[in-house]
Amino acid sequence: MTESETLSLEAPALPESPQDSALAEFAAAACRRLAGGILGTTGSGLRAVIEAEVRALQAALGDSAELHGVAAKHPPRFDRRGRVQVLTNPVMSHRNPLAPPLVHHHDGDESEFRVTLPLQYQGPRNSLHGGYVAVLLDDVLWHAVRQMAAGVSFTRELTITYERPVPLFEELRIIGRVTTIEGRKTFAEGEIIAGEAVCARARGLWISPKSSA
Ligand SMILES: CCCCCCCC(=O)SCCNC(=O)CCNC(=O)[C@H](O)C(C)(C)COP(=O)(O)OP(=O)(O)OC[C@H]1O[C@@H](n2cnc3c(N)ncnc32)[C@H](O)[C@@H]1OP(=O)(O)O
Repeated sequence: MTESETLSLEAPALPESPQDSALAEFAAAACRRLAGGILGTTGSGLRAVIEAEVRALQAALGDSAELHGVAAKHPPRFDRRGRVQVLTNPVMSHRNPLAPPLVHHHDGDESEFRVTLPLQYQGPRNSLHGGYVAVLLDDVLWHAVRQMAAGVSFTRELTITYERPVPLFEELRIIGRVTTIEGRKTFAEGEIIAGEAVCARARGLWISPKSSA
């Protein structure tokens, strides 16, 4: 093996240490808990929530041993051009405090999220904000499309039917599946289910731009 072959086989250095990636996701989780606590408590309860999270963050910053053995779910990566790439997606990324911690599965042409949403997503009392209903469905349908379509597609059209309020504080199944592929166009549909009830439905069209098809 020549020297150049040895060098080309070497893995590139990581864009940050595993401990710092774990710290970033720990901080994001603390932000989520803080958001829920700031909205869900008042007065001395609120002070206790803030104090607990500040302590937890200080401990994590000061003693990285606290995070040893904790693997980040979405550590930054280098892209093909060698730039640091952070997963920012406000539905999926464990590093983005806006994203709820959800579990994601793919099965053939279907994608599914499972999630229990806290107070910061509230629209009507105890129910999910309608705009966020659309965000979740857009994302799960996009993931189903991503599995099936060649190249990256973008949402061109999305229609949501709000059948009944989507509850907070209980597990939701958010499902997307591809129905038809016609060249650059992929049609998909899906729903949000709480218990046995379909709360919202979505159907839409994703198009792969000419350059990426
Ligand atoms: C990490 C990733 C997270 C994922 C997040 C979830 C997904 C998203 O939220 S994506 C962000 C939101 N979406 C966007 O920003 C997209 C904005 N729109 C665009 O960029 C462009 O309109 C784009 C790329 C979708 C399509 O552009 P372009 O390729 O020029 O479309 P265009 O040529 O007009 O249409 C392509 C074909 O679709 C057809 N078409 C367009 N609209 C429709 C429609 N509503 N119904 C049926 N057919 C349609 C056209 O007639 C055309 O057909 P043909 O090829 O036979 O002539």
